[in-house]
Amino acid sequence: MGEMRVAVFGAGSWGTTFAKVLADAGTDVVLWARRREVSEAIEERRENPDYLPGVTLPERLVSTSDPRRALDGATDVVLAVPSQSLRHNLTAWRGLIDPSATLISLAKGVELGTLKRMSEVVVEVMGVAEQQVAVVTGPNLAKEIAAEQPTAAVVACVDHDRAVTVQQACTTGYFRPYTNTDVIGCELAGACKNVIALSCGMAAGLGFGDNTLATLITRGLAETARLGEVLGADPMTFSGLAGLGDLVATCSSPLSRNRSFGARLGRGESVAQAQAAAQGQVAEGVKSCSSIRALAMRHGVEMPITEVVHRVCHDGFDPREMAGELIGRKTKPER
Ligand SMILES: NC(=O)C1=CN([C@@H]2O[C@H](COP(=O)(O)OP(=O)(O)OC[C@H]3O[C@@H](n4cnc5c(N)ncnc54)[C@H](O)[C@@H]3O)[C@@H](O)[C@H]2O)C=CC1
Ligand SMILES: O=C(CO)COP(=O)(O)O
Repeated sequence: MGEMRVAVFGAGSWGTTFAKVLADAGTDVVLWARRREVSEAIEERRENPDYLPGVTLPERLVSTSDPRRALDGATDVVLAVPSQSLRHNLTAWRGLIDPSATLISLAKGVELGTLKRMSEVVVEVMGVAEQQVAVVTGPNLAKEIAAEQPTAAVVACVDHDRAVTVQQACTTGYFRPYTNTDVIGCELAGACKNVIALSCGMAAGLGFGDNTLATLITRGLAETARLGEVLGADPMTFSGLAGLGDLVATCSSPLSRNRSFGARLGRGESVAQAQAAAQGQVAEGVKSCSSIRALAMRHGVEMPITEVVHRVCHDGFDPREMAGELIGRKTKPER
């Protein structure tokens, strides 16, 4: 097998951090930034001032805003743009990508309208087999990883050998990826936890403490696993790093954009105010709550927390009504 050369598309918080992980793992990596001033700052100052100020990026990490240059000789393409723009972006880059390249999605969301997971979008746009598409997920708050704090992650691919190749390319002293062949479960868990994190943020913003947080995390995992079951996921995935791991990290951390967005709503800000405060950084759950809700409705799955988050984000529902709405539901067995 030849040398690996990875192109990372999207120089936001996670794309930049994951490119650093790859470079620190000894893998050749080129980071594509949409804006030229970002790629120039990375090349000249070894820093992405917009997304990771103060973090020195390794010399091995090359950056460009020219997709053709980024994809020249790329054996692997990492997609680190927001879920809802992935289809549009990938369609533009498609003709420049080697047809045998491994496509690796970092995005955590479900596409509005089509209700597809990101790897399904990649398969459709690229016209490749699902064996060629991998997903990286887990409890991976970018800022902590950029600071080289230890964490585990998951590389999911239905082709185990391909997952191992990607795993090897991103294993460092601070980043420990495991492989998993349950792509459906890993992706669903990653998308759903953003919605549950919004609810946890709302609860925190309303002044509720740790019992409420634990209730939302646990019941959030229950509704995620219910959806996963009907869509063919392995139930064990939900108690692993992509499931419980990512859910706990995102729901508890002030670094989470989704949790922070929810907290603003809980404190009484409008969706527009919370969006303005996010300064262009993506809180995927705000859109994915609608696509996940639609997916659940299509399959007759009850997802009450997702339903309430959707109503707060899109139907003007007051977060102060959230507790009454959820606690007041018909009593029932835990399982
Ligand atoms: N930040 C984190 O800690 C983690 C994020 N993720 C996921 O990774 C994905 C990317 O997130 P971040 O890097 O954090 O987001 P971000 O908001 O920090 O950056 C997004 C990047 O995509 C670019 N972008 C935005 N809209 C675009 C468009 N229409 N066309 C082309 N480029 C566009 C931005 O310029 C930026 O470079 C999301 O799905 C997120 O859920 C996953 C794990 C950790
Ligand atoms: O996915 C993440 C951690 O694993 C990042 O969460 P946020 O997008 O809410 O910041």
